[in-house]
Amino acid sequence: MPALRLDEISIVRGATQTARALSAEFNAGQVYAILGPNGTGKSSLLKAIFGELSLSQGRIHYGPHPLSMRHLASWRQRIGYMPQGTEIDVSLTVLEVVLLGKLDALHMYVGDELLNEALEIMQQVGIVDLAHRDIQTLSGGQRQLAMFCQVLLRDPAIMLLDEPVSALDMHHQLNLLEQVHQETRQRRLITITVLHDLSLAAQFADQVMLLGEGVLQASGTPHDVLTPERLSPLYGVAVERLYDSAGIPVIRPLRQMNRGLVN
Ligand SMILES: Nc1ncnc2c1ncn2[C@@H]1O[C@H](COP(=O)(O)OP(=O)(O)OP(=O)(O)O)[C@@H](O)[C@H]1O
Repeated sequence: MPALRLDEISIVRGATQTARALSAEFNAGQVYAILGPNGTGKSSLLKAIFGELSLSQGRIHYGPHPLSMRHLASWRQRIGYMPQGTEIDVSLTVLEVVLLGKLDALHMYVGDELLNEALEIMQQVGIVDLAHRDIQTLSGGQRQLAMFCQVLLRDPAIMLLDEPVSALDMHHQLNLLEQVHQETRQRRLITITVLHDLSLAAQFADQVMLLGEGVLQASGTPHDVLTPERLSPLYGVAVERLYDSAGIPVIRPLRQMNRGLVN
């Protein structure tokens, strides 16, 4: 299976350089979590891989195929991208929104096979009972689940998920990330997800990449990368690393009891 490679990529947005000569390789069957403080360039990185932001320097390849703006449609055919914001301005049912995952393959009608596939995925994700609701009437978490179904229906080779569980309760967070993990393994996907919850990243990611001001600070297994020595200066808080009953690290930010009230 081809790998996705970033070679010395730089991204500039307005006056901010959000990636600086960043190189990385992503392999099939692996879940990669992009981590780092707010505004450090995580979403910009996903947008660049999706071809939504152009590079000021460097190259991106999927196997032998380069990302080029001239062949953006064929580049994007391989990708299922779930952006951070899931607001939708048009009045569509949840089922219709999910079916849009197959937009490039849809004809004038939707066959039974595709319809059943969409409904099965919605069943798996736990939103089949919402199929005929208007997407605009859903809660933020329900919309996030609908957008995830759309990505799965797309059957992508590369899954890009930008904070996919930010609006979800514990049950749905675990359910979604479990499916991300399973689909990645079974279908040999390259999965790159932005997460803020470092403990969830430690539970579900094979590899983590820690970004700080557009620079890759560290990458490797959660166990190797998510150390208090690295995290405390990067996030500007004291951090303790505990372990759950399965031996997986739990990252706990510590209150500074003597600091008093912060304005
Ligand atoms: N449209 C834009 N125009 C100019 N600058 C932008 C734009 N969007 C983002 N930026 C800047 O680029 C930098 C990186 O933003 P980005 O959204 O990639 O960060 P992030 O790590 O995903 O942040 P968060 O964790 O808060 O979602 C930030 O400093 C942000 O202010």
